[in-house]
Amino acid sequence: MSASITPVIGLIGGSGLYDIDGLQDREWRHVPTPWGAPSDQLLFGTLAGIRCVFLPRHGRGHPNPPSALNFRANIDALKRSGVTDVISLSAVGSLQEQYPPGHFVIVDQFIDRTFAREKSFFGPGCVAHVSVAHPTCPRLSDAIADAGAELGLPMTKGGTYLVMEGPQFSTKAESLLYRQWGCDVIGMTNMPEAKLAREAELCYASVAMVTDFDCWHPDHDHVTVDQVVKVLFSNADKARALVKALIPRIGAPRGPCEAGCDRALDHALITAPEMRDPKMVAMLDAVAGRVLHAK
Ligand SMILES: CSC[C@H]1O[C@H](OP(=O)(O)O)[C@H](O)[C@@H]1O
Ligand SMILES: Nc1ncnc2[nH]cnc12
Repeated sequence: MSASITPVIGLIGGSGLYDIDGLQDREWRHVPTPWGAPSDQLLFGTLAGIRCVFLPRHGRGHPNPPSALNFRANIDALKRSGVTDVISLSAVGSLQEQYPPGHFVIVDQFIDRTFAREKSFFGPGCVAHVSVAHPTCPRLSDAIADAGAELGLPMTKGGTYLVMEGPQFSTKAESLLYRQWGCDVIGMTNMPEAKLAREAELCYASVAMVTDFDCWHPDHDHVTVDQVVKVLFSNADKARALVKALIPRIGAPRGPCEAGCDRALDHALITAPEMRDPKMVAMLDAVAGRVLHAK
């Protein structure tokens, strides 16, 4: 394996994670994108000498609800900041008895039930179809599992995250249905984020941090924000420790992604070069410049 890539780690902080401690040379910077503004400024810094870029998904102070998040701007901003590997940290409800509040699930599959979001960087004038059969990066997921084990965190590797539109929590019938579908956790944000990360050829992994049992559990009351927030803060402390243990494991120079995340567009573009809209091509500079401007 040729060591040609020096990783830059992108961290997307969900509910309760609006900053990240332990970063050296911290600087919050505006990163404009052709898709509009990201959720907030991005925090640049280094951890153990490794370049990191942090983005609070909902913005500092949580002004942005899931359906209003500009996922394209968020992913584009990370990509144009040089990020190669994205770790998503999210609060979720549990759909399984064995995942109580405080448990972490390293998600490897999603069911996307969102319907009111821009889901692709591509469109009229430049059409592409990437595979999301395996939407997360196994290398990053393995490293998260190792870091979690080192810290003794209650953590499970592998699980399906049902992404709902929100902002309301689920009805009990929905919650029971998602359990029948074999889903493990439920949240409102990891799609289209994971799909867009794939289109942008970023390695992506997701840590789902359980805050509640949603509303299906006979022995637990239905979820409320108060209840979520109570658990969030202890989860956020564990997440910060996890990030510190994880970054040195994924920050060393490495070869291309063995799963091919960083070459997702190699066989995805279908619009003939002469039919491509130059405006679209210009907007795709960060996300798809590698393939659009290939000689
Ligand atoms: C405050 S509970 C609901 C909220 O929390 C999760 O967001 P994130 O994934 O950014 O942690 C969930 O998806 C909802 O957006
Ligand atoms: N039960 C739940 N449903 C959707 N999103 C959540 N985020 C945290 N708990 C959740």
